[in-house]
Amino acid sequence: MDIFRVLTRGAAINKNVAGVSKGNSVDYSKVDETKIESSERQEHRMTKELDFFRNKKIIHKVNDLKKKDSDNVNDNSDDEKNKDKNEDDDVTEDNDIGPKITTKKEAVTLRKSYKGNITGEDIPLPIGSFEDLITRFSFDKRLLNNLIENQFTEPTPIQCEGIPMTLKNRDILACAPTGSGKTLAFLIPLLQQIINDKETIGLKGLIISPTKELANQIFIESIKLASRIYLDKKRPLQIALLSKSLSMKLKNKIISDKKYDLIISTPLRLIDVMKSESLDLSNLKNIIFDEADKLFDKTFVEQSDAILGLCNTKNLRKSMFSATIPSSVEEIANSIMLDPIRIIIGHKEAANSNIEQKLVYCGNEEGKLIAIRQLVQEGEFKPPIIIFLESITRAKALYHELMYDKMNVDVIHAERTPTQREKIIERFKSGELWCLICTDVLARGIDFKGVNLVINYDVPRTAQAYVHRIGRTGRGGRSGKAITLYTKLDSIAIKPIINVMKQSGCEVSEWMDKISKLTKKEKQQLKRGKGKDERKQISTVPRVDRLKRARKQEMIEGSKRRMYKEAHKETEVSEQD
Ligand SMILES: Nc1ncnc2c1ncn2[C@@H]1O[C@H](COP(=O)(O)OP(=O)(O)OP(=O)(O)O)[C@@H](O)[C@H]1O
Repeated sequence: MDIFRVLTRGAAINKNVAGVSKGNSVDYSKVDETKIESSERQEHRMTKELDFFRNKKIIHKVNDLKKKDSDNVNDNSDDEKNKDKNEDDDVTEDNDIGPKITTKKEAVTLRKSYKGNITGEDIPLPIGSFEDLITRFSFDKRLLNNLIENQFTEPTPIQCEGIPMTLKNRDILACAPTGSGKTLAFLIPLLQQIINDKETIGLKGLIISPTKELANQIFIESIKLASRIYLDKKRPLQIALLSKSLSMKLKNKIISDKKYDLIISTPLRLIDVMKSESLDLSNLKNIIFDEADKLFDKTFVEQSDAILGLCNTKNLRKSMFSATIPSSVEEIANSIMLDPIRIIIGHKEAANSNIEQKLVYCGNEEGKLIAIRQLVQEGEFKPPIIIFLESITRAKALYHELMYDKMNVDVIHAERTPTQREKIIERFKSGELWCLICTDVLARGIDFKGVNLVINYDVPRTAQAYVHRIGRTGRGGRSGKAITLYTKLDSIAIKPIINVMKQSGCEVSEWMDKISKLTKKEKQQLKRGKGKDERKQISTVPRVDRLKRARKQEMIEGSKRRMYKEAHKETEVSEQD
C-alpha cells in the first residue's frame, strides 16, 4: 500500500498523543506571518504549463501504447524523414499520446507552453511524447515497455528537451524545477545509447551525484528502466552503484571492471577507484553531473575536476543537471563542454510553482519551538514532514525536543551511519515515521513523493539551498507547502528567500518587497557567510529540567542495556545446554 498517499490525504497529529502542553501557545499578534498564497488559489493556478505530469489528463493509455509500440518500434526512421513537412502546421495534439513534434513551429509552440528557453547552436527538435522517440530514433522496445510499466507515459518538459539532445550526442546544461523529472531526462537517453553501443564491452557511462542517498536513488531508478534488457543473449545491461564493497572488489580484481556498462557514484569513491587504475575508462562515452551546481561549488569542484582529468576519452559527452544553475557554473560548463545546449525550464533560480511558500517571524529561538507546537495545535503539522536545520548539533537538539513532545520523529545527519540513514529513509517512505529532521544532507535530489510540508527551522544560507530544500515537497506534479521560520538574526539572510518567492510567482507584501533589496554591504556579508550570528541553543525547557530529563533518559538506557545483557546470557546458557 502506498502509505504516503494515505497520509497525504490530510492526517494531522493528534494533539494529545503529541503531548503538546496547552500553555505553549504562540501569541500571533506578535507573530508577523505572511501567508503567500491559499492552497485553493494555488490549485486554480496550476495551469497547463505547470502541469508537468499531465495530472489533468486521465491517462488510460498504457495498453494502447503497448499495442502501438509493438507495431512501430522497429521503424527506424529519423528526424530527416519529416524534414519536408509544412512548417506552418499547428501542433498536432494526439489525445492519446501527446503531440508529435515535426516542425520548428510546433517546437516553438510546445516550448512556449512550458516556458522552455533553449539556447545553443543547431538545436534539435524536442519530443512531444515518448512515441516521438520511436518515429525519430531507433528507440528500444524493451526500454519503452519499462517506461510504460513504471507509469511514465508522457515526458515532462525537461524530458521533452533533454532526451532528444542527448540522443543527438550533444553536451547539455539543464536547469528545471525540483521534482520535474530530471533523473529520467538523463537516464532514458543514456540507457538507449548503451543499448546502441552493445558491441562494446565495458564501462560506457558514469553518473556522479553529491550524496550517497541520491546515488542510491538514481541506481534504483535506473535498475527499473533497465530491467530485462539484454545487450546480447547472455549479457544483461549491467548497472552498478559504486559502494565501498564494490570498490574493494574492483581494486582487488575480484570483479572485472568489464562487467558494468554504467556506474553511479559519489565523487570521492569514484576518484579512489579511478586512481587505482581499477576501471577501464577507454570506452567511456557519457558523463553526467547530477546536482551540477553542488558538484562544481567550492566543496566539490576539485573532485569533479579530478574526475574529468582522469576521463581522457575523445568525444566524451558531458551533461550537467540541476534545479539551480548560477552563472559561475554556467561559465565552468562552457569551459569544459563542446557546443553545449542550455536548457532552462521555467524561471532559473525559482522554486517549483506547486509549492505554497510561507514565512513565519518568530522573534527569537524560543519562538521557533513555540511556532512548531502552534502548527501542531492548529492541525497544520500534517505528515509526512521534513524539518531542515543548519547544523548537526541543532538537528540533534530539535530531535530531542520533539521526542520529548512524543512526536513520531527521527533525525538524519552526517554523523549517522549509512545503515541508520537507510533505515530511517525506509521508515519515512513507508509512513512509519511521520517527521524527519535533517541537515542539508537530504536537501538535494531525494524523492519522497508525498511530503506535505517542509519546515526550514533555520533559514537556509543561500537562495539555491532554499529552492532545493523546499523542493522535497510539491514533487511529481503534487502540491506542497513550505514554511520558513525566521528571527531577528535572519534579517539579511531572509532577503534572498523573499526574492525566490517573488521569482516563483508568490505574492509578496509591499513591506517585504522593500526589505528584500540587499545593500552592497549586505551582499558582501552574505557572500562571506556572515549573514547570521550565533544562534541560541534550541530549548524552551529550563536548564534544571533539561538535566533532569537527561538523567531520566540515561536511566532508561541503562536499564535497557541491563535487560539486553540478561536476555543474552539466557540465550548463551540455553545454547550451551
Ligand atoms: N514522465 C514522467 N511521468 C510521471 N512521473 C514522472 C515522470 N518523470 C519523472 N517522474 C516522477 O517525478 C518524480 C520527480 O522526479 P525526479 O526525482 O527526477 O525530479 P528532479 O527534477 O530530479 O528533482 P530534484 O531537482 O529535486 O532532484 C519522481 O517520483 C519520478 O518518478
